[in-house]
Amino acid sequence: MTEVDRASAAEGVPGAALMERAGEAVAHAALDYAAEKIVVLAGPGANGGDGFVAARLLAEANRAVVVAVLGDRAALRGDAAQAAAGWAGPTVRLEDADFARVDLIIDALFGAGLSRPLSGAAADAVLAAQACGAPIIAVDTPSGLDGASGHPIGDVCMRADVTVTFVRLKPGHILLPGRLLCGRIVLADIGAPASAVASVGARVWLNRPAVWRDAIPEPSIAGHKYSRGHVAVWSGPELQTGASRLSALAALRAGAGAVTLLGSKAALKEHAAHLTAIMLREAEDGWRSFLDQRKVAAVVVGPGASATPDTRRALEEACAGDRRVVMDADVFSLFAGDAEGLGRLIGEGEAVLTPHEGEFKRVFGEDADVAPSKLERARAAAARVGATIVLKGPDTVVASQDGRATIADNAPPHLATAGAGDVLAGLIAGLMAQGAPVFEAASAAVWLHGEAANAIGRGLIADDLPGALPNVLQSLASQ
Ligand SMILES: NC(=O)C1=CN([C@@H]2O[C@H](COP(=O)(O)OP(=O)(O)OC[C@H]3O[C@@H](n4cnc5c(N)ncnc54)[C@H](OP(=O)(O)O)[C@@H]3O)[C@@H](O)[C@H]2O)[C@@H](O)CC1
Ligand SMILES: [K+]
Repeated sequence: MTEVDRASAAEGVPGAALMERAGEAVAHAALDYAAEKIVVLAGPGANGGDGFVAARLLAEANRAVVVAVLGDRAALRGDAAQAAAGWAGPTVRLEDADFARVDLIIDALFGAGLSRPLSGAAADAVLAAQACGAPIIAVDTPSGLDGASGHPIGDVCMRADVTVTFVRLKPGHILLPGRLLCGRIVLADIGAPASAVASVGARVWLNRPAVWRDAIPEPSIAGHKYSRGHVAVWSGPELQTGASRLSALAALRAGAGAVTLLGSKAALKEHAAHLTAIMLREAEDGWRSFLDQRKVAAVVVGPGASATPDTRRALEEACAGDRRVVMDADVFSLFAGDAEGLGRLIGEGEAVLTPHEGEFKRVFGEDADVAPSKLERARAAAARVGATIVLKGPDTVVASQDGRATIADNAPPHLATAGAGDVLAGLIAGLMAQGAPVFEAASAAVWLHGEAANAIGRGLIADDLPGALPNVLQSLASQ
């Protein structure tokens, strides 16, 4: 955002103009509340400046506004000093802020410039504001929240009802726990020129169809089942076949032309009792020749597979050819603490790893805790093994080894259920088999998975997900 501000100024939109519009957006959100008495908590930087502008506009709208300032008002610099100069109403020291009978609090203490944990008067004010029970509107970010990581920087952090942010969302607005600390998010256009925003070259996006839809191939009328891509799924052993079956069904629903499950005869008998459109093939002796001869475009290894030598061999054979590989579940047990080994196996091939947090830590070890941001952990891991990482959770991050990333916010809580991850692995493979590039296929699959869960609603079990995909795909196509 600092870069955007600089580029905007170079294009003739000065910081003061951006700050005026930012303050307007905050005042606008405040006017949604039937609030008589409003306290604005103003910090020492531009976040405080936005607060002073909002205070002026709210007073003009006949609200009783008091600005409580952290530190010396005379020490404000630049645009913030100018905004403060425009405020002629009552001002108190932050220490003296009175939260009794306050109807609304505007938190303009710290935003993008937060550089250390809250302490002293700032921390006390946040705790008192929180305790008084009035609704809270945060300017840009709830004070104490790191906008890059979505984690509070210290022990004290505001929890807002509404957060008004500007120009673009920050990762911390979507990543947990940030999303919960922000409350409802309002993204305001404050007049930064589109070219100034584009000049920054951001490589992280909220996971929405606009990011990936042009990269997902439309089925061709002249196509046939094998031109739509053949997916192979490595089956789990007897009495552990459910997970791989879910992956296979999802791959077919995603639009793969053909899907084959390969495993032992005993396992295939279980599959046969459930499946019709999915092909079954015995693989007592590995699956390398099948993968090569049948021109398999994408494979899934891991769901229900068990961390056995057979699974390792299946994975090695999958990685040996020119095909895309989705690795899930038991693959991460096989490579516990051995990210380098996994990276060597992937080599120059195209792979997607779909760990949840526990599996991620298992493979990437204690390094995983060094960087607190889920986004940066996923990006670092992707670069380390040379693959796309889908780090699952309520805020699933898809990170490519080239630095691009998406963050999802559309998964409902009831998607956290046994087997949902197996469906996701199959969805990714189904899209990749049709030729979608790996990062886009993974991002699209995550979004579709969330939408399918939303369409089902409460009571969802993973078995429902593949069957919910046609409606989701259909409505995406007609958007
Ligand atoms: N394009 C946009 O999006 C636009 C954004 N705008 C707004 O600008 C905001 C960013 O402004 P900003 O860079 O001045 O930083 P801000 O958050 O005010 O804080 C910096 C000050 O706080 C201090 N400080 C830090 N941590 C502290 C602590 N724990 N305890 C005590 N002090 C602490 C820090 O001191 P220092 O670290 O230098 O010692 C410095 O003095 C952004 O969030 C948005 O609201 C709009 O106005 C215009 C367009
Ligand atoms: K703030």
